[in-house]
Amino acid sequence: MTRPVLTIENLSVDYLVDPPVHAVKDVSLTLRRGEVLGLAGESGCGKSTLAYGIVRLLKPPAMITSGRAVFHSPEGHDIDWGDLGPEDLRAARWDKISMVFQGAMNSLNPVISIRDQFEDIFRTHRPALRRRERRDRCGDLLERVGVDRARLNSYPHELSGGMRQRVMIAMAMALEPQIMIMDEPTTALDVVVQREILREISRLRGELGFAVVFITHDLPLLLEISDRIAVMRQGEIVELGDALDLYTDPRHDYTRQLLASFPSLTGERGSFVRGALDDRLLALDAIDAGAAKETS
Ligand SMILES: Nc1ncnc2c1ncn2[C@@H]1O[C@H](COP(=O)(O)OP(=O)(O)OP(=O)(O)O)[C@@H](O)[C@H]1O
Repeated sequence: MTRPVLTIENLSVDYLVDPPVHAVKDVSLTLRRGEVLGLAGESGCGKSTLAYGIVRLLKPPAMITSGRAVFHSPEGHDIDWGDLGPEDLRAARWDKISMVFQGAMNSLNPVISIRDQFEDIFRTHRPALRRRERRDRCGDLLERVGVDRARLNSYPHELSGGMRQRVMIAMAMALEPQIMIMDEPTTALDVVVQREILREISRLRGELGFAVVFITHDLPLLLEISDRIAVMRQGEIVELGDALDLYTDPRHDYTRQLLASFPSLTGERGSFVRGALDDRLLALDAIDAGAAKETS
């Protein structure tokens, strides 16, 4: 197997309130280069705490009580996120691992143009870039996520919610990080826009090869877009497997319960998701049948 891009070892996070909340308990997992890893589980199971913990964005009363997250660079260096000082952490966050959080579109500065917010990233992290090059890159990035480059002159309030979220995704890609962590990045958007954006993320992942940790409680959506899925319950990963295996042959009772809680996956009437999964299964069946024919 190829070297992973991120290794999380025995990560635990508590909220030091009374009584303390053990939000993440001894989580270990590896993220493969270029994969989409879905993180599923009901509200409050610790998904966001784990995501913030990986990139050390937690604030008190949260405390990492054990474990570490190690980033493996393509050049073969290992970077333990916990060893970085505040400055290095800030730099590494955009450069190595970037994040798009729920409602991120509202974190754009309302009084600064999209161009200036974009350019700021390059000015800070790529100071050697010439002005012309910086401007071209900002325009290219916007177009990559399906927004006209003329929008660089706009202010956030002049864009729809979907466009602002696309801008945030473009910004997260600006420095070509190896990993993008997306915590409910499209939940606030309507379903059609949500699908368009997800399709875009899939395409870009194919083009640029970054890995994605995708967090949502929407299991049907995860089944559709993930290579592997980790199921989280009460702070622990109870099952981790290939998305298709998880759907067809769930091992853990809780995974079965979670699947059963989505009528679109189990009900009589097939949904888009089931259709997509069934297509994948049919395709696999066809491959198996072909292989069987060749060997017979
Ligand atoms: N600031 C806080 N103080 C105390 N407890 C907290 C705090 N933030 C989160 N928690 C608790 O930590 C646990 C994990 O919360 P977390 O937000 O990580 O779950 P989640 O799976 O991301 O939920 P959601 O899908 O609703 O975002 C929950 O029990 C939550 O109540």
